Amino acid sequence: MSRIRNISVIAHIDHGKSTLSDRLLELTNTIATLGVHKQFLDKLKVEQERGITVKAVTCSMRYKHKGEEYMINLIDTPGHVDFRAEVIHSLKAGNGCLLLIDAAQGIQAQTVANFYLAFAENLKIIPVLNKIDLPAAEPGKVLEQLEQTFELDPVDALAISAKTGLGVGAILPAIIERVPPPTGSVDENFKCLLIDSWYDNYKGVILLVRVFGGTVQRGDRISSVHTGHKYEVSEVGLMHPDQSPVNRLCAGMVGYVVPSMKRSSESKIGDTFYHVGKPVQALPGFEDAKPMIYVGAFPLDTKEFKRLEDSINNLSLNDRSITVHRDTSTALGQGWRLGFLGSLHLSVFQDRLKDEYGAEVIITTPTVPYQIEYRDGTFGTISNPSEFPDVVTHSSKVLDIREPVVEATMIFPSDYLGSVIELCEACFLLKEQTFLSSSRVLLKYIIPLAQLVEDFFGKLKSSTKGYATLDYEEAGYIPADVLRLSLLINGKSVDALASIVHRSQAERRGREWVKKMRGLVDRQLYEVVIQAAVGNKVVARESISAKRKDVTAKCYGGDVSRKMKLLNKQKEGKKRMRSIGNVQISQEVCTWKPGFLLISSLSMTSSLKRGISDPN
Ligand SMILES: Nc1nc2c(ncn2[C@@H]2O[C@H](COP(=O)(O)OP(=O)(O)OP(=O)(O)O)[C@@H](O)[C@H]2O)c(=O)[nH]1
Repeated sequence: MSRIRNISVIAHIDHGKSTLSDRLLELTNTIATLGVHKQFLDKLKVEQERGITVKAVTCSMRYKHKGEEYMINLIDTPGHVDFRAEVIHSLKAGNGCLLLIDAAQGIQAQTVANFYLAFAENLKIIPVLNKIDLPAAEPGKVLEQLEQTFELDPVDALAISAKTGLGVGAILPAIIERVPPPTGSVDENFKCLLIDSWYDNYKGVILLVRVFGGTVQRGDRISSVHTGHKYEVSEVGLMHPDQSPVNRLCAGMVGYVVPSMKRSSESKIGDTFYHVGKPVQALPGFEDAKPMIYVGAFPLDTKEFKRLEDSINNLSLNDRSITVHRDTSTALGQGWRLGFLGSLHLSVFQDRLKDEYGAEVIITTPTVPYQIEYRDGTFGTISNPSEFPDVVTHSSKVLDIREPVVEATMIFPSDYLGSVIELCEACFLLKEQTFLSSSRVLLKYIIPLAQLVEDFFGKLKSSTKGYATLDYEEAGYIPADVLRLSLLINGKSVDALASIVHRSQAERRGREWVKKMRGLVDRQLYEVVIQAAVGNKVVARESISAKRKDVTAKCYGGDVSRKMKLLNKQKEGKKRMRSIGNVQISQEVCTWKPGFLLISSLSMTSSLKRGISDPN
C-alpha cells in the first residue's frame, strides 16, 4: 500500500485537466503518444465535440521512482458545475489532488469551488499552473492569487504546459513524494466504496470501486450494505487505461468489479460492498445528486415511443443522475418527465441520445422543482407546470409555495463590478464581496434557480465582456410568489407550453409569448386566436386571420416522381405537426432549444458553450 497513490485532477472548465491526464498517461507509457489534437480520456462523442469532460474517468498508471515501482490511480474530473457530483465522488476515492490553474486566466469560479471540496476532504493539494506556454500567461500574478485566496504556498506550485509537455515530468515525483499513500490493510475484512458504475452489454453492470480494506477476487460473494443484495464476482481489474483484469484488488486500490448484477438501479453510488458473512460498517458515502431542472420529453413521431423509451432507459443506466418518469401531454401525447442536474447536463443528454441511439426528442422548457405546502398540512414538490395549482384555487388549497435558490459565486475583473452589481442588486441578495487581487473580484449572491436557468450566465457574460465565470451550489428554498402562465390556442390550453413565472412578470411574459407564437403558427383556413392566461384571466392576446383557400395548389402538373416527392415531404411534415383543437401547429413550437426565445428566453447552455470555448 505504501506504493499506491490515489489522486484526482480538479480545475475550472478548460484549464487543461484532460490534456494533463493524457500527458501523464503517455509519460508512464500507459498509452502510446497521442497526436496533439487527440484526447484519450474524453471518450464520449459529446466530450470530443464540445471539448468538455462529462464523466470522471479513472486510469491506473505504473511509475518507477527512485528504483521502486508505484501505482498511481488518477481520476480526471469534469469542470462544469452540472457535473459537480462526479468531482465529489472522485475526491472521496483519493488522498490528494492536482489543482490546475490556467496561468493566463488565474483563479476562476470552479477553481474556488473545487479547492474547497478538496479542502473539506482533507486532501493533499498540489497546485499546478498550466498553459505557461501562452504569451498571456502571468504565473507570478496567479501565484499571488493562490496565496491570497487559498493560503497556498507559491513554493509548492508547479508550472507546466500540458500541451507542450514542459514541466510535466515534475508532476509524477511530486505525487509520490507529497501525497500520502492510502490507509487500511489487506488483512482486514473486505470493504469497498462504489464510486461509479456503468452498464456493459456483455458483462452487465460494472462497478468502479475504491477498496478500503481486505481484498476481492473472482468467485468471491459480495453484498451491498444499502440493498442487502448478494452477488458473485466474475472479474476484477484495473482501468489501465481500459479494463485490464487482475487476480485481485487489494486495500488502497481503485479498480473495477464485475458482479452478477443485472439492473443498474441496484448500484447506488456511495454504497459499501463487503464479503457475504463478514459484514462491515458502511463507509461514509455521499448523497445522490438531486435533479435541479425538469423537462417534458416526447417522441417526434408517436410510433417511436417504445424505441425512444428503450434509448432513454439505456442512457439513464449509464447516467444515474437522470430521473425518468412517464408523462402525458394533451398536445404531444405520451412521453416522459426527465430530471437533470442542469442545462448543460440536459443538452449533453440530448446530444448523447442522438449520437449513441439516433433518437430525436422534443424537450419542453425546463422547470425547477417548487415546494408546495397545502392548507391541509401536506407538502408536495411540483416540477411540471401542468400540475401546478391553478391560481384560482391557490388561496383555498395552497398555503405556501417555495422555490429553490442557489448561492452563486462570480469572479471577474473589478472594472465590471458596477455593471454586475447593477445586474444582481435589484433581485438578488448579496452574501459576499472579496477582492482576490487589486484587479479581480469575487461576488456571492443568493439567486433563484429559475432565474439562473433563465440565461443569467448569458447576462453576466455580457455585463463583463465575457470575462466572468460562474459557479453555484444549492442554498435551500425561499417563499416565492409564482403562478402558472398558460398558453391557449383557439381556447384550448397547450399544456406543453405552460410555465411557472413570478406574478410580477406574468403579463410581460404573456405578451412576449403570444407575439412570438404568432410568428410561429402558420395561417390556417380560419382565424387562430393565441392567448396567454393566468387562471381564467387572459393577460395577452394575438390573432392570426384566416387565409383564402387556393384550390389550384398542388394540382399543378409535373411528373409522378415529383408529386411523390412532394407527398413524402408532406407526410414527413405532418409527423411534425400536432393538432390543438382544429389548429395544426408544428411540434417544434413546443421544443426547448438553448437560446430559443419563445418559451422563456432560456439560453444558458449556449452561453455555457460560449463560455467554454471563450478563451477569456
Ligand atoms: N496553450 C495551451 N493550451 C492548453 C494547455 N493545456 C490544455 N490546453 C488547451 O485547453 C483546452 C482545454 O483543455 P482540456 O484538457 O480539455 O481542459 P479540461 O480542464 O479537461 O476541460 P473540462 O473537462 O471541460 O473542464 C484545449 O483546447 C487544450 O488543447 C497548455 O498547456 N497550453
